[in-house]
Amino acid sequence: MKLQLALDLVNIPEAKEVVKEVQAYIDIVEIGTPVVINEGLRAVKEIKEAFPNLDVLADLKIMDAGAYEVMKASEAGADIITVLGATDDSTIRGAVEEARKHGKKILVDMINVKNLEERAREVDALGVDYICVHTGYDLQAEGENSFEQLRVIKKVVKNAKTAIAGGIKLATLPEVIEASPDLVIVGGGITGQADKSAAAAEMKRLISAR
Ligand SMILES: O=C([C@H](O)CO)[C@H](O)[C@H](O)COP(=O)(O)O
Repeated sequence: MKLQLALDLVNIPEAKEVVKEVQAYIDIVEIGTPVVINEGLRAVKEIKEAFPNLDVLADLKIMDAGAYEVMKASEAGADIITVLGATDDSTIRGAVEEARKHGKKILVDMINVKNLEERAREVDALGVDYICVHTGYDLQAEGENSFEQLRVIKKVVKNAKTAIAGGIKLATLPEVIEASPDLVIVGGGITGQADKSAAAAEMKRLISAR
């Protein structure tokens, strides 16, 4: 089980500072969608150059032009690129094919997918690397989480790795770990803590104990 740090509400210098603090405890650093919107793929490039030993995920949440956008993120140095599960199969296929050309991986974000079980089966058959259940900020604010969704995809996904994101904190991590995802994605649960390094270290300890 791997730990991914999601960076959403920072600029590039702030992102570097946070990664410096917690790099010993994380496997993947995510350049979050708001950071890409604010800073562009330059953020991916700069973080990969500064931390070559970490995998970098570009959270582009691709909905169209799968091959082209994956090509651009790959050129910027991303190791993993996100595509939305709600989009059409041809976009996901294009993204996967392009990722293979560059030796990169595709994580499909199932945010707001209504027919989760059926869509997870379909997406799994498209040869993606990760399928991720995700409760975004806006539904987190309404008290929702993706813990049950994780159990659903764990039952039907046979090829891809499974991941979970959305509001995971130290207090809720044990319940997440219980469902055995391959990847746990944490943003505010680390970046919102006064001692980010301690929070990340404790999360890594809990994950490694499994
Ligand atoms: O993908 C995300 C969100 O849609 C904003 O871009 C976050 O990276 C993801 O939710 C993880 O962050 P936390 O919810 O703060 O753990």
